[in-house]
Formats: sequence, structure tokens, C-alpha cells
Amino acid sequence: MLENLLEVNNLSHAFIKANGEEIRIFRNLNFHVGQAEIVAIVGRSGAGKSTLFNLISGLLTPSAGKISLGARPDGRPGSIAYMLQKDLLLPWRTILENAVLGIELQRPVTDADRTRALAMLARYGLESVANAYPHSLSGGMKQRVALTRTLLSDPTVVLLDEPFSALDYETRLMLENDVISLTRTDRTSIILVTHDIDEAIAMSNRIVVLGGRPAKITREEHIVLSVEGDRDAVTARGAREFPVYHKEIWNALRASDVAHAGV
Ligand SMILES: Nc1ncnc2c1ncn2[C@@H]1O[C@H](COP(=O)(O)OP(=O)(O)OP(=O)(O)O)[C@@H](O)[C@H]1O
Repeated sequence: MLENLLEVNNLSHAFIKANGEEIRIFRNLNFHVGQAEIVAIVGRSGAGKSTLFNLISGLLTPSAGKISLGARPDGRPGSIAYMLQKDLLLPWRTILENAVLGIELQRPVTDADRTRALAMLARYGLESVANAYPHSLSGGMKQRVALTRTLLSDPTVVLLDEPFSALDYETRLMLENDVISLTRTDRTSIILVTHDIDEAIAMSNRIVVLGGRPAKITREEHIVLSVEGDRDAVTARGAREFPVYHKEIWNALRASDVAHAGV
């Protein structure tokens, strides 16, 4: 039995360029995520964040190392869902049909699936547009449909790669709250890649800074914020510790130059 919901042990990965040159992205990287934990990964462009997600989700096979996914409380295997920055909704399918697409790729969609999809769309204020097409929805609404589609497959770990970067500030805060609530209601674990330090601090329990080549974790920060009541995307930003974490993560990012560090 795994201690954590997801464990990455001694992960190594390299790309081979067309000229035969090897680019070592990771060498013996160790990383874990606990149940209902939100871990943010920040790092400069090219640090290897998307590559790490592609390895965790199985889109890429690592050169060496092990990625282990813990079981659900009832013993069934856990599963990973990956949500990208772009909503990738199919324009010719209704919102409901888009929402159940992830299930449809695995098995035939049942009436129970559609009922569950409608309930989840309602949870995100999208019930009235279930039969509409994506073009009639705002960017925030489309991203919520994408989130519904991601969650309908009942994942235990959700990978979010810059999911809210294209959205306006208010919508972004609302979606950040949706994700924070998920960890409370469904005990889902979240790994979030973001370039936005504010978002990383506001949402996560832990931030890891990825830097150097091969990339390693150059800093790890547990985020503890003093807020009244349940922490959310807005109250978190008002916590007195917020600027302190901001400065620390910013300095760690500046120090972890991909081109020069850790070579
Ligand atoms: N298929 C590939 N073949 C060769 N090199 C690749 C491939 N995919 C990624 N790389 C290289 O690996 C490094 C890490 O890329 P990756 O996309 O994981 O970085 P990132 O941290 O997600 O960057 P960004 O923040 O800009 O999205 C980069 O130098 C990139 O050019």
C-alpha cells in the first residue's frame, strides 16, 4: 500500500534531438502527492513541467524510474485525469455530449452517466446550457465544461496544466475555488502547473519549484495561511503570510535558471 496517492521515484527522462544530442530533462527526480492535497509546480519556461505531466499521465514513458498510483479507499485502482489549458471542446457536440466524452472514450455512455453529468454541470451553474453548443459559452463556462469532463471519469489525481491562464480574474478566482472545494468534497488530489505565483500560493498546500537541467526540486514550501474559516481563493490572498511566501517563491524561481543551474 502506498503512503501517498501518487509517488514518483527516481524518475529519469531524456529527449533525443534530431542531431542525436540528448537533452536530460530529469535525473532521479522524486515527488509525491498525498490524498486531498493540492501541490503546485512552478518553474521557468522549459523547466520540464509539461514533460513531468506527460510522464505521470502515461503519454510519455520514462527512461528510468517508477510512477505509482495509490488505490481508492475501497481498494479499486486509482486513476489520473489530465486537464489542459485549452478547453478542447468539440464544437459539433452539445455541452452535455462534450461532458461525457471522456467516459465515451472508455466505454458506452449510460443514462446514469448522463444524469451524473447533468448534476455536475448544475453544480457549476451550467445546467441551462446542457443542450447548447460550445460557441455560445464564455471562456469561463467552457473551462468549467472541461473541468466537468475531467471529473466525470472519477479520477483520484487531477493534473491541471495552466488551466485558468486564459480567463479573466473573477472567473479565475471562481474556478480556483471550484478546485479547492473538490479536495474537500471528493478528497481528490490535485497537481497544478502554473506560472502565476499568486495562484500557486492561494490554491495549494505545497509548492515545488522545478529548476536546473536536469530539473530537480530546488525548493519546496508548505503553505500555511492564517484565514478565518475555510480558506478560499480570495481569503488566501489576504492572509498576512501571503507576501512572505510570494517573495520566497519568486526568489527561488529567479535562482533556478534552467540554462545554468544544476548542470
Ligand atoms: N518531444 C520533445 N523533443 C525534444 N525536446 C523536447 C520535447 N518536448 C519537450 N522538449 C524540451 O524539454 C524541455 C522541457 O519542456 P517542457 O515543455 O516540459 O517545459 P515546461 O516547463 O512545461 O515549459 P513551459 O512553462 O514553457 O510550458 C524544453 O527544453 C523542451 O524544449
